[in-house]
Amino acid sequence: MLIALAPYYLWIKAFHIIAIIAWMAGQFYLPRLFVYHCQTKVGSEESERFKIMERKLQRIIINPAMICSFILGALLASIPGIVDMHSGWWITKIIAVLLLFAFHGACSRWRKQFLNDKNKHSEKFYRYMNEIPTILMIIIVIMVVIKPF
Ligand code: HEM
Repeated sequence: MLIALAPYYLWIKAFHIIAIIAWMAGQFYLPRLFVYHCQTKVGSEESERFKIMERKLQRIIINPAMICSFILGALLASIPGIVDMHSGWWITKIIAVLLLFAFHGACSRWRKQFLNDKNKHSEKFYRYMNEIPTILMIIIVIMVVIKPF
């Protein structure tokens, strides 16, 4: 059954990359919105607008893109001969992807705190957090393209 996917390998990979672009775009933008949200007063019109933007970004772009990235990536990995599950590049990529999922979970938690007017972090904190998906993306792309080990 999985060998039947082999002729579609490049198509699946193309859509995997498209889904990843959407997921990463959202992962870069959401913490940026948190930075600006920190600059607003609780209960203000601006703050309420940020809540809507954050919810729509997460529900309409980030969550579906993450699910598509995962399904398409898993399909690629299931095609015989594509991935040696014991190779260093694959293990490193999977660890970085797991960290990206953890970051996704953390962003959901922070968004809910903002939604309930219970944000616990500073603007500076979100500025630092904003760098995490960039670092993970660089590691993942180098692993899948260069396959250094
Ligand atoms: C969600 C879990 C993921 C799984 C299961 C997965 C799995 C895979 C697999 C099996 C391939 C094919 C590798 C090959 O043809 O040598 C692939 C390709 C690729 N993946 Fe993922 N991936 C995931 C997430 C990601 C993420 C988060 C990124 C980027 C931030 C990413 C970027 C890429 C790129 C750029 C390629 C194309 C590499 C090439 O053809 O040279 N993937 N992925």
